[in-house]
Amino acid sequence: MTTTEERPVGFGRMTRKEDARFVRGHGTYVDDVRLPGMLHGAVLRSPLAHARIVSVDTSAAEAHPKVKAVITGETLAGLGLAWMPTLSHDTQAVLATDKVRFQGQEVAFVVAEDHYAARDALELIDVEYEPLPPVADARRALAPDAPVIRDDKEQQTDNHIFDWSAGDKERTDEAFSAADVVVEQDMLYPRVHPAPLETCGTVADMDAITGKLTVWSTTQAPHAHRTLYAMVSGIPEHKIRIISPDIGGGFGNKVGIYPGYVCAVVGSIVTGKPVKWVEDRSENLMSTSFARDYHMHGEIAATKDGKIQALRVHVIADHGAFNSTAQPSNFPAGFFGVFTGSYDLAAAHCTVTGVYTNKAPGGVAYACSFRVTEAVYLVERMVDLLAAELGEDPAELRMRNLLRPGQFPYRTQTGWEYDSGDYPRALRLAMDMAHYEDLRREQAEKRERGELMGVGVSFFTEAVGAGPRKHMDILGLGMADGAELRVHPTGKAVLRISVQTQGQGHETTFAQIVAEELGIPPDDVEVVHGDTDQTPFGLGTYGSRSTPVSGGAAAMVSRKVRERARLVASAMLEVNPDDLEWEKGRWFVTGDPDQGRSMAEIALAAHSNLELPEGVEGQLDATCVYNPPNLTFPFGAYICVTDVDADTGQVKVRRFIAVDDCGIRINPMIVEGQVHGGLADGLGMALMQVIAFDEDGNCLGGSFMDYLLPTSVECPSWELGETVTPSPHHPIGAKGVGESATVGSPAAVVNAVIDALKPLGVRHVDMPLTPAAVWRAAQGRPLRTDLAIT
Ligand code: PCD
Ligand SMILES: [Cu+]
Repeated sequence: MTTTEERPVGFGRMTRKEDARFVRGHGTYVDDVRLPGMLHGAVLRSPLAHARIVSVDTSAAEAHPKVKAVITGETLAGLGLAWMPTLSHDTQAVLATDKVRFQGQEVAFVVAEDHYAARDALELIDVEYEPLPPVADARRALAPDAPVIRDDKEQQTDNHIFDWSAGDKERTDEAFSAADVVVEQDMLYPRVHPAPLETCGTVADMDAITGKLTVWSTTQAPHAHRTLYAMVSGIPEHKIRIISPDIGGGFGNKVGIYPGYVCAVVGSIVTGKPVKWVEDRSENLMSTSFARDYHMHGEIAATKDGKIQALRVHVIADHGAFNSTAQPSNFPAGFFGVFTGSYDLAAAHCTVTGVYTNKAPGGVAYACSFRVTEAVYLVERMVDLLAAELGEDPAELRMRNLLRPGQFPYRTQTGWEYDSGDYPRALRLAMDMAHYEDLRREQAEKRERGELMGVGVSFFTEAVGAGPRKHMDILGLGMADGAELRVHPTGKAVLRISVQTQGQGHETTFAQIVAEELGIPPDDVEVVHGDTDQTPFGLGTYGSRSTPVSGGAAAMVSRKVRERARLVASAMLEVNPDDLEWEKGRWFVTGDPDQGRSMAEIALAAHSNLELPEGVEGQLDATCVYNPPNLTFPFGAYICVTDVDADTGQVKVRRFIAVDDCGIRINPMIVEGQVHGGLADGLGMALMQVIAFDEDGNCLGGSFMDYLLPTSVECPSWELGETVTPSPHHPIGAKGVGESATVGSPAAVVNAVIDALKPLGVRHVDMPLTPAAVWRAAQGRPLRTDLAIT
């Protein structure tokens, strides 16, 4: 078997197997599912951010000739389904019964013969609201006179959700008292939205005869959804089948269960027909899982010659009206504990206070392994502020403080064990690619002429691959993933995995993992995923966990098959198994390489009348469950070059250099695509995106006219570099990469813009750095970007 550039047998660049259907328009998304007799649902949403529901009159809607059912909070309450549990041990209204708590909240659900009739009938529902004062500002939510949003919860007398801390407070305070230099800064990581191209939706089909519920859904975690549906509805789990067909982008938006899904299921039960519900763009932006919304206060302590000693952080985390953050349950602030970043610190401490506000719930890890993005942004801004205070070059300051290769595995001050890294090498490479010294020279010349040019550096460490059973679970479910591998008599294989691709190319890369381990071409391996009836249990795709967890499972199950193949080969060759050696694709006799058998020959023999050895029942098929021993910690060094127009506040990102290390790369082409996408995401967040609110709690980011997505016009031609530091504990040495670029890039862009504005005395501006925000900062009058209050 020979490896070629385009068709590697194993790891390497190859075009994606799934693209054949995507580029021809033959993908099958949820909205493409059409079943006989299918009805259509639509959600009535609250126009107000906070109001008591006085009455809901559905009679006119029910009289509409095409309407088949109208479901309200009352209907659901009768079924015990008005509230559902969230992934963070809270409850969330499916359809409001007592109050509405954010603009866009679900109030009623209409099922009709077609989509238009369902939408029309929403207008016929008469809801009487009694307005209540809304709280859209997280910093005001904790005020003693703030209206209590969750008065449905018995113990709840204010808007406080949780207090969580990490690190050693006393040692950190001591380090701060002893420090030569302390710098502090308030900063906001604004509320942003994953905004996948395909919005969320579902088709629910309850078969009244078999009692089997089939749900086609835009879900990143089909198995977790099935378990949750079973727990909430009481429908036995084996009578539920979740199918996640092609997904047009997830980015964390499709991890949770939304009220519309539950309503579609109830709609199907009530009408006895399949029901489709697909939200529109505004519904997606206004009501589904947002991300970030962290109000952070950071402090950094250092010696006068620039040795960073300690970090101290306080965060007010805005979780919206229901705490439905998707995170492994031991950590209410997710993995924010990695805020110590890539540096060798003596002490660190953080506190996070979660609050309810009259805003949409969620707090999802949008291209961020559970609050890692916020953490990286904080530390990378703080390091830049320190550099400015000390009058040092930000790259050199980082170089001096980065963890050294000899310190790995490294235990952080907040208890994480970074698996591997060579940080200085990555930063050095990024600086070389950027011609860093030349950039600084150019900048100095431009400053002489009054031109604003900025160079921004960021270095990040990610924590991906949730997760180790002893530390993490989601609603009590351990985060191991299964894999099943079948090898047909002719040597072709089928791999079944629990994770669900949303565009990452799993059908290609998981085939490549099997190919690498068994030495058969990736085209000979079919990857089955996204259907709970067809695949083993596992918790799904988010937090860049597919490679670290399911990737481990795929490698381990292949190795089981390979070992079984060794036994069959030994019977075929009539030698002891210990006398066989493996080379990619075949077992051969030690010292006699001509005496060997290929995987295809062995597979056929396993099915034949060959006398089978002990431990082989007749085929090579195997299953396994992989429990990751630790997270993987990918890292990278980013440099951004910007030009800022002082008169208009317009920011142009001229260059962006990204050096990523995700350990062994299964498919470098896909990795580069992942990095490109993440960089564009990060640029969007840094420069143009925020889901803002006005004082009445009206959402100001409910369309793509207000919530901007970066295009190729705003993005530079990304310049990528790589280093490879394998993960020592992962079967193939790979680390996740899907979210790295989104995590690392916003800080580089912001640092670059602030660096450009330095001659004007600007030390910090909150994202997004829109022309208005930059211009105002340049005038010395910063803008609050998250609220329409100035
Ligand atoms: N070393 C390495 C790593 C990796 N890879 C590749 O790459 C990818 C990715 O991976 P990962 O990192 O493991 O990840 P995943 O799990 O698969 O995925 C997930 C991610 O992914 C990313 N990316 C993407 N892409 C696309 N296209 N789409 C989408 O949606 C998305 N999303 C995003 C997100 S956001 Mo979250 O959910 O928020 O948590 S998380 C996330 C795949 O294919 C794999 O295989 C390779 O090759 N190598
Ligand atoms: Cu995050």
